Amino acid sequence: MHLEKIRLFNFRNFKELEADFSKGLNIFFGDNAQGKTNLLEAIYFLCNLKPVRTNKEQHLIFFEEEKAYLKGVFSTFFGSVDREIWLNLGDKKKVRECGVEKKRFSELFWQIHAVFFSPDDLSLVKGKPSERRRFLDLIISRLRPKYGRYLAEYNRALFQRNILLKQLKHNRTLISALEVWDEQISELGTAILKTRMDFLEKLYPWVKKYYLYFSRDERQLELNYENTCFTEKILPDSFREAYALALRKSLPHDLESGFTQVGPHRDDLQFLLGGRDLRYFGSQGEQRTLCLSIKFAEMRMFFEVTGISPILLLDDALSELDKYRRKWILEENKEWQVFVTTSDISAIPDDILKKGSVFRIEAGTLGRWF
Ligand SMILES: Nc1ncnc2c1ncn2[C@@H]1O[C@H](COP(=O)(O)OP(=O)(O)OP(=O)(O)O)[C@@H](O)[C@H]1O
Repeated sequence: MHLEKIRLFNFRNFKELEADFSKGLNIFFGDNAQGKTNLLEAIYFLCNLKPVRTNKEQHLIFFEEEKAYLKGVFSTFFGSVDREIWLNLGDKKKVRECGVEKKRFSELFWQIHAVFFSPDDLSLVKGKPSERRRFLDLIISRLRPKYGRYLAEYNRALFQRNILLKQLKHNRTLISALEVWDEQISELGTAILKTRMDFLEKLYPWVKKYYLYFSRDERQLELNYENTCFTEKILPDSFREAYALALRKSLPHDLESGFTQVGPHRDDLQFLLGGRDLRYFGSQGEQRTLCLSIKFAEMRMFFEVTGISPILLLDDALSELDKYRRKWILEENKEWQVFVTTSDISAIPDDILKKGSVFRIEAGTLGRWF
């Protein structure tokens, strides 16, 4: 799968843009603040329907404008797929694929996926637990279509339970109504937990392998799922029972706070290097290498499960790597479509430059360099 063409209108600092890309390596270079990251974000948004640097989609619309439009034409195993997105201030985005409006993420063509890495963005490791859950939920929804449904239903039931908890603060006669939500939540929550843990078990060997490759650090890297429902190791068959028990135990706190304190919406990921938690004790370099390794593991997992390589977006990441690893990313991964940004074109050897398409970005305009 690769992105053949892009068309943008009023997206970030691009008033209008149209470009054709190469199947392999594409390099965007230019001075600071010209639009290199914005263009990667446009590609990411087209693929994953989420912005990279903000939670607010309105931020993607050109300053002072009300609408933005993006179109991507993807070449896939099943032929050409075009995806269009309309953003409107004060309204929900509209998405169309091959001319048909799509209401849900799960209805979109599953092969299209992008992985973004920027050395400045360490939120996956350093950020709030919600950032790590967001990462897990996005990739798992892509690979296991049922997971998106579990999540949506879980969030609906959780929302209702939380409303009820707030009402119970003033009126305890409604307490029996909790049962129905607890029943649903423990069933859906168990499905989410099992899927996440199973996914992490498969992701972990790749993260470990890439971490060793990029860092050459021989210390043991561990990836643990921090579960708010039960901490001791229990068999998956007992998850549901343990989950229901955890909900019952946490009821006094839930009633006090008006919020459900346990469940996948509160869980986290833990990364240990030589027994120390990298979220709190890792150096910037270790955290960066871990992020990069997780992103490569994500690429690899997607490939293992679907047989399709996602699009790799590397924002100013080359300076982080020595020449062998740089060469490995840019040259040896022939099955990936890669978009790379750099403000220093001389960091890329001539022989590699010649193999890719090189574009210069200047004040929101894109020109083909060669
Ligand atoms: N919604 C928007 N409308 C118009 N311009 C925007 C919008 N959002 C961001 N910008 C502008 O886009 C410009 C380019 O940003 P971008 O992050 O893409 O630069 P860059 O080329 O990656 O720079 P650097 O090399 O410094 O990372 C910035 O000056 C920013 O203010």
